[in-house]
Amino acid sequence: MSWGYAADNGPDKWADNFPVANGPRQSPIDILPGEASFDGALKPLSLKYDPSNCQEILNNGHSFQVTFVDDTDSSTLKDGPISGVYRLKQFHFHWGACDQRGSEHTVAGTMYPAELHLVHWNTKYPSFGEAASKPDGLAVVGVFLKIGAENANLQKVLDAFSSIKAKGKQTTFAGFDPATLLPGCLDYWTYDGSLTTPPLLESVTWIVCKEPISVSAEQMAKFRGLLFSAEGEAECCMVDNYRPPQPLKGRAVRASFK
Ligand SMILES: NS(=O)(=O)c1ncc[nH]1
Ligand SMILES: [Zn+2]
Repeated sequence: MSWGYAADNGPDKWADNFPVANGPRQSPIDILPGEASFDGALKPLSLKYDPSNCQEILNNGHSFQVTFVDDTDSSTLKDGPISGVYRLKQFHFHWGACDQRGSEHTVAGTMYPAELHLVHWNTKYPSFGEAASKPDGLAVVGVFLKIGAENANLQKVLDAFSSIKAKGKQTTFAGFDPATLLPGCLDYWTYDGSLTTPPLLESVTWIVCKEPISVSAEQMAKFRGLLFSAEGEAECCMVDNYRPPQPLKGRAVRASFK
């Protein structure tokens, strides 16, 4: 049976097939702002995305993902805590069955209803797959979603859901600018971590934005209309697809802001 988020294949069972689940730099974590140390050497994030790189949207049975063409340096992340150029590969979300849970990172124990991940890979390596196994291979920008006003930019993504309701469905999704999903302020916390889904590779420089973006309660309900299950299978709502916080194990969390 493959990994998921149910009682019999969820986060508490992942170590059976992926022993790194108990490793020294696992993600997500609970961020304690009072314990994060301001680092004046941290640069502002430089995110430059080309909407023409946006390719398709798919339901992979764990989340939905918007995938980008990453054969040139036209959609990149630079500066911040990283050195070199990292290319955007995809973005996806994690969310809860209700508004009180759903994010992976928490802030002093506060869970948000959802969390956006923009996944980038270090171009010093030949591909995402190669980079994913290197300690400096990936950089993921995390953005919290908070219940509030409807998010018109996010709505463009949700409007594609009817074509990807079940696991394995995908459809063309062109011309979307992921920069429209970023908060106005790009203050961030950063720490060395891992993928939050199997194979849980310890290759991610996490960059978690302090400021959330808004999502309406009605929009959150649309996330919950997606399915973990494939067409023809018993329907299983795609909800609670988040890993809970993992032990910090002595890691430092740095803040780009005072
Ligand atoms: N959730 S995550 O951003 O750590 C991730 N990206 C690819 C696989 N898992
Ligand atoms: Zn993620």
